[in-house]
Amino acid sequence: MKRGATGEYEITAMGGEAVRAFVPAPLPPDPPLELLGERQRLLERALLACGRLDGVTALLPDPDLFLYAYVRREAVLSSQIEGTQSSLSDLLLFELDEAPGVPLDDVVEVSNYVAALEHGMARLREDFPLSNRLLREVHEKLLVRGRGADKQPGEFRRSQNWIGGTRPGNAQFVPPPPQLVEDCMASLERAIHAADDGLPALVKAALAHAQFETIHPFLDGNGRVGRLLISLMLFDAGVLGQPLLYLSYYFKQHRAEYYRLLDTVRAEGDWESWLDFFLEGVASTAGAAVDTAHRLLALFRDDAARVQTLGRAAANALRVFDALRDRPLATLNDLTERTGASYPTVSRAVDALENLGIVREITGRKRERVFAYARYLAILNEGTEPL
Ligand SMILES: Nc1ncnc2c1ncn2[C@@H]1O[C@H](COP(=O)(O)OP(=O)(O)OP(=O)(O)O)[C@@H](O)[C@H]1O
Repeated sequence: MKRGATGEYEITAMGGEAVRAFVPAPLPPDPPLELLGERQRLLERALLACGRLDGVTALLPDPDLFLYAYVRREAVLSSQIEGTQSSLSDLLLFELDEAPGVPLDDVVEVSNYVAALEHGMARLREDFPLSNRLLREVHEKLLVRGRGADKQPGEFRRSQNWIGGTRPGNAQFVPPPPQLVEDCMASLERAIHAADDGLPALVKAALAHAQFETIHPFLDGNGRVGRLLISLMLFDAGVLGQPLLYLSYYFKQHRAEYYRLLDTVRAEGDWESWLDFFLEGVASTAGAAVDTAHRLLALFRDDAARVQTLGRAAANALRVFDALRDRPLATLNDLTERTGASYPTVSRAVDALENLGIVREITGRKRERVFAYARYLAILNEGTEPL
């Protein structure tokens, strides 16, 4: 539905030019969203897909089994949208304190993203409200180290920013002036918590993400915090018991469309087209995450069966195998620590897993070798190549 502009322009002067900064009207949309017919079916499909994804974790021996890997895969993808070049292996190596040749700024950013998500989740688990305070904390974690450290981590901006173009005067879009950011964000916070709007959680997450991007409350990291906001909202609303649904890959694949639809919300009040795009993304992303989970479970089952054929060596090899299933890159020291087995035992077990073709040494070095659960990593890497 075309409602016309969903806010007002504040005209200010900057550098001798008139700048039209957009101040969005509070949510929810007015007139109300059209949620019947095809859109209702799309919403049901998206919700069903989330339910399936949630169900996968309920079946696992360890509910956190996929969390470590999925969170890191998402961190790589979300940071790639922002321009970092790190791969999943770079990140995992960095976390092992062994990152030869990895561009450090890039991997620090990805690692910050993991910390930001984990912080947000931990706070929600301790019943801290999903609030602007929490978003600022998440932002602080995201930018505290690396390139963003001078971009006011943890604080709403105090200067005018813009999107596209070289200055506000020729920008694609100018978000609200700094003195209105607090008000706009307070209003978004109220909308997120409104219990009387009758809107399903997925719809609220879609609205909140677009509104957040329009406000662009931080100097940097608005895309990443806005994507984290979706995960946090879906967890908070109980749609997903684990933060396993990440839309970064979908946004990355459809970036031009994604940006265009954010523009159409603002300029034409067409929330429905954005919502359709968002729900499509949720349905396809959740479906893909379920497929990946099933493929990984099948891989783990097949490989565990092959390890069982090792006879007397099987028990120790299985311990090491389980550790690699939790984290697909490891050094011998790391595996010794995590399995509690002795170094020689771990070393023999890794040899056996290498002979079975399950594990591969990836550095080519004689010392400080790093072993990868290669097929597991390959599945996680799908789609993380820069587009
Ligand atoms: N025309 C637009 N209107 C509103 N928001 C937009 C528009 N174009 C882009 N955006 C949002 O701005 C984000 C980029 O903002 P910013 O550079 O502060 O975030 P980032 O996290 O550093 O980068 P990225 O999102 O590219 O990873 C995009 O991800 C998108 O969500």
